[in-house]
Amino acid sequence: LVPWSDDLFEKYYDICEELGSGQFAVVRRVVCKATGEEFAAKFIRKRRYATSRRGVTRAHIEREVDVLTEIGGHDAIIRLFAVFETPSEVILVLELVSGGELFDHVCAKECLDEAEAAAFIKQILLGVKHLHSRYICHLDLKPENVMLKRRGETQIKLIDFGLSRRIPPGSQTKDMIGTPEFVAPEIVNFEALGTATDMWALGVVTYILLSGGSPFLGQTRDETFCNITAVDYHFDDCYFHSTSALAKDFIRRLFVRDPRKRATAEDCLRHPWITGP
Ligand SMILES: Cc1ccc2c(c1)c1c3c(c(C)cc1n2CCCN)C(=O)NC3=O
Repeated sequence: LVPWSDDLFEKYYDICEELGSGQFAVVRRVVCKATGEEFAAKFIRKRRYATSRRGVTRAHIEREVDVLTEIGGHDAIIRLFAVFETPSEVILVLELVSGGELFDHVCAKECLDEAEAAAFIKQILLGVKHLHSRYICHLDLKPENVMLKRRGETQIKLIDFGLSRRIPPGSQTKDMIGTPEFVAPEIVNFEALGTATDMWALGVVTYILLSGGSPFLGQTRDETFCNITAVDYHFDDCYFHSTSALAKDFIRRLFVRDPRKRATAEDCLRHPWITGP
């Protein structure tokens, strides 16, 4: 179990440069004073008053910590080492990865060749399969949340479980969350979410890795949502002229409106595009 300490964070860690920031959290590189080891510390601002719109509720933070504690043992999932709490924030001490975002890797190359894309997607599938085996959904899968352990290697780490939660089968969990261009039809239609919601997002990630384009992105949020609920996408010849039929079939099995008919992580790991020749 991960210790929750109200000891002074700065007593144990030197705080270094900012790595990224979100709505209510900042991530910084930190160094453990005793060992010189580097970590990523996620400083999450606590919500002060129930009526406040700023900050994150403690229950929400505990959900992220519980998820990371339960699934942190898997190679494709970022590890949580410790939690510190101050009156105004909770600090998660997380494994530091040095390879940057998969997103940067794709941008650097515009798009990846199929073998490289399939290798990354297989890694992500193994991590997602681990999450889903415990009915935990990430709910914010996108290239920015897939980090490379080390530059030039395919070992990936799924990060940012701030929206993740356990959704047992049959539960009617509904919520309007996630990043518009990656959300599944059930999110747009405010219908039951589940592990299949992550699989749709994985389809979007795969489409982006292979083409550099985003399948459902419209000029406005509403146009994007319209494209999603109509499952209105196509393989632009300018991007996909040299993409194999297998890769397109892999994506087609994820862009399925009915979550019950959508391919699962297990189905995808058995798909010939992933198992390879
Ligand atoms: C080298 C580097 C650069 C940027 C980083 C990270 C590491 C990073 C990390 C984490 C998170 C939640 C965000 C992070 N960011 C912010 C951007 C993530 N999309 C994390 O949990 N471990 C990281 O190394």
